[in-house]
Amino acid sequence: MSALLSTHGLVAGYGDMRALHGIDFEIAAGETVALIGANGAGKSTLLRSILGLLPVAKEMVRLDGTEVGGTPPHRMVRKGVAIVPEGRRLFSGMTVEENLRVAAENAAEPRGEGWSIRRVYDLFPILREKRAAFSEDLSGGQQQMVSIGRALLAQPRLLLCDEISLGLAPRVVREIYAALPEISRSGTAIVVVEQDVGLAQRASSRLYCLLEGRVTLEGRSAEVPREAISAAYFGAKNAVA
Ligand SMILES: Nc1ncnc2c1ncn2[C@@H]1O[C@H](COP(=O)(O)OP(=O)(O)OP(=O)(O)O)[C@@H](O)[C@H]1O
Repeated sequence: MSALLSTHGLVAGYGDMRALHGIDFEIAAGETVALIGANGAGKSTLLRSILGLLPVAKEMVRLDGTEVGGTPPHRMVRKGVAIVPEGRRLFSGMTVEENLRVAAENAAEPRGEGWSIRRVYDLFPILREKRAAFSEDLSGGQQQMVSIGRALLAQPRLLLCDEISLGLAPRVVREIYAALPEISRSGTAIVVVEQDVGLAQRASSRLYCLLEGRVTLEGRSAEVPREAISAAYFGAKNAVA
């Protein structure tokens, strides 16, 4: 596999607290990879490190084979890496369309077909109906759709999704996850951080499990046995036999 993005012995943390202890991770163009693990395992920290929100050494992150670790987030976005952050973080007091327009105005030049506001509305038709609604008046699922749309308008080659199902009803989660294949069809690679392991497995071709800042399992999502995931997720001593 030739990696679009890879990490190499990535270590990162907060002050003196080390949260990641040498992560080797890779994702190819157009691939969807899931990142699973318990609360505090380091999943969000890995996404933040990739995006340059946390200081990491240059050689620890490569994009297209070029060392980019520690590049500031705005430059990583220009290079084609976008995040759908945990908690959505939309601009309140702004409508759906205004939120999307801000993203479109700050975006890099689209490659090929590219993402437009119209294409985001085609992906999530409810947003077209709600285009004049203020973001704070939307349901959680609709807010999540705007957040994804906003990230897509940055024309990413790599989309980092941090717990996009959090707090949403199962039907809405299905609706949002149903959009991922459409996104990857355009060649965008997707990393999904997901608490729901079954959902993570179904949505991805490969997965990584993190435990206390280390990769404890890596494999093809459809082939990894449940017991192996359980052991990797909770630690061997707590594994379900
Ligand atoms: N801003 C921060 N300051 C200090 N420590 C942090 C900060 N954010 C996360 N941590 C710590 O880093 C470790 C990894 O946290 P991280 O948020 O990456 O885990 P996670 O796997 O994404 O879990 P969650 O599902 O809770 O988001 C945890 O020990 C956490 O307490």
